[in-house]
Amino acid sequence: MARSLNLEENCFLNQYGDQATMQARFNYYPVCPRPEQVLGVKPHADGSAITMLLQDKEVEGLQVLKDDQWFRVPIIPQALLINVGDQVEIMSNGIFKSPVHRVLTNSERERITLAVFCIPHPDQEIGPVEELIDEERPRLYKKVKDYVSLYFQYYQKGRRPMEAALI
Ligand SMILES: O=C(O)CCC(=O)C(=O)O
Ligand SMILES: [Fe+2]
Repeated sequence: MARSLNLEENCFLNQYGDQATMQARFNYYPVCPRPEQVLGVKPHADGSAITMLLQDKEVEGLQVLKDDQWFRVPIIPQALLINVGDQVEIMSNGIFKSPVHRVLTNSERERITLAVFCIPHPDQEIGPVEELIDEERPRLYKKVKDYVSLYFQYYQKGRRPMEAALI
């Protein structure tokens, strides 16, 4: 990703620190008799830097928001879906976007997915790479530490966590 922006190769990775974590979460969505009324996961963007998602092999459900419309994410067998999280949006000064997504429920079939969240060490300060800040693209985000904690404080109040990092 850094290379695609003509940046020094490790400029994002260096911000993770030496003890970055990977947190795995299995998501289980039971059959739901009222899928039109119940979401599996409410709209959110991930608080990680990067998320790797192994989708259910057979049952779809994930949708991504783009231009105020929800788009289904198709299943590609054995493929990992790589999702940009808020912390990479911050590090890239908004060039890589952390998309809002949600999960629908299904009235006929249960669904299981595995999400692995790649997270910088909480003591590590992360912020926009200096090379991506200039007059045309001013700094959008502050430097923050332990973004995941900030994320959940905002999330629980129903607020968009990225507000915590916006200037
Ligand atoms: O289960 C899915 O398809 C996505 C889950 C998700 O968005 C998450 O765990 O953050
Ligand atoms: Fe997510």
